[in-house]
Amino acid sequence: MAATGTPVSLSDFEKLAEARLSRNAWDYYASGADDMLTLRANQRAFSRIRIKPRVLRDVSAVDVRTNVLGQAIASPIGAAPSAMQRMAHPDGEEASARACASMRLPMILSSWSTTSLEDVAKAAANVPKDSVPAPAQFQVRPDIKPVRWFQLYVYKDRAVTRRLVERAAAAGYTALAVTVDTPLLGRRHADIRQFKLPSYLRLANFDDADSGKQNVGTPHTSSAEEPRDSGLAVYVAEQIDPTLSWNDIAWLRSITHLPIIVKGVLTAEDADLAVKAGVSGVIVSNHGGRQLDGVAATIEALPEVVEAVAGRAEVYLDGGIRRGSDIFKAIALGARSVFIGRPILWGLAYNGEVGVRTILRLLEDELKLCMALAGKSFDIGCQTLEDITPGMLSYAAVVSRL
Ligand SMILES: Cc1cc2nc3c(=O)[nH]c(=O)nc-3n(C[C@H](O)[C@H](O)[C@H](O)COP(=O)(O)O)c2cc1C
Ligand SMILES: CCCCC(=O)C(=O)O
Repeated sequence: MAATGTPVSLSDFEKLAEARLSRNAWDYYASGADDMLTLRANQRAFSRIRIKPRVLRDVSAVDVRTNVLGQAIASPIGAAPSAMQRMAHPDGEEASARACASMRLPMILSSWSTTSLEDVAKAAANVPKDSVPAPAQFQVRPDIKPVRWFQLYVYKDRAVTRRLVERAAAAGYTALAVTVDTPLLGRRHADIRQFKLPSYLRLANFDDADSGKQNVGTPHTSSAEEPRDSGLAVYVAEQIDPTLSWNDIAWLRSITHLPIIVKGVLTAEDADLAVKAGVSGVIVSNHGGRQLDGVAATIEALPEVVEAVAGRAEVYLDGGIRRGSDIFKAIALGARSVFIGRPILWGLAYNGEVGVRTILRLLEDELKLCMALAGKSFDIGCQTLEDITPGMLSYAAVVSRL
């Protein structure tokens, strides 16, 4: 159904983004791997979890502030790293970074950004209070500093990888999120058919010294055979290191003082190995259903990861978050905060920096309303994220249609 009138939900912004973006960009952003089972599962799994509300609890005050790796954030919502944001809006990653910084929400910048990591850091360091006419709740909250992490793809060329790490630290990024679910690229059918990074854009974190690493998504040249891989997949196979293993986490720790987070863990076993490798955080993620199709929805995988980590590191989640109530469920099951991928791109496509703020604020408001309507587990004082416990959830029976 087409959205009419003012957009009021993330799905309205999704439809508006689809209408505005080129087919090339939309398909790249929207795609999941193969049959997109996991992509759909991410959202569906949230809808099978029910909230058990309490009533008559004085919910007049709700506080959603928290912290990640010891840094305060305004609410448990951040921007997941997504590549090539300038296909969505000319201001791309700078707009996302300014939106997140001004709302004091964390952003993870992709290695594959179309703006250099230094320029993104600069853009977000000076968020002019009045860069965008904004109501009070959008304005910089001086008590909290912006949180910006860098997402790392480990290149076969370790000198390139090391340079990225050093540049991220020098530019003020405060953690590295190492993506571990992408030793090779998942098969996204639309990208195999046609993806091309527009010729005026580059992977901006690679300079002339890294020639060959700026260009991605070269279209297939005519050939008697049908394309078997996207230009993106070919690039990944050439450049990204598929030998990556837990030993490399130790190597990364030896070359940087930045805390390391692994992004893309879905099992208790890997969560335990991650902690033993000395990481500070784990992102439960299936890459938005874009890598191995058929893996669990992230909200299904979260409890076993939380149990295995057992408080030894922070646990975050991304994948399929489209409502404040999804965030509530993730927090109840032990996530410290969540990250959103595609919705940031919809906000960008809708209206650049303001569009991203609109998306983030909508989710923040929905989370607050959800917490208030769900009541609270302790009956005195303001409701906080700590009050959201697994006991506030129940599970819908899966009804067989046979
Ligand atoms: C268009 C697009 C590009 C992405 N690029 C990256 C990337 O460069 N690095 C990375 O670690 N994850 C990347 N991801 C995965 C996201 O960080 C995140 O795991 C996922 O989008 C979360 O699911 P959601 O889109 O349902 O919120 C990308 C996702 C999308 C949709
Ligand atoms: C190495 C892959 C970079 C982009 C990406 O992560 C994605 O398209 O999902």
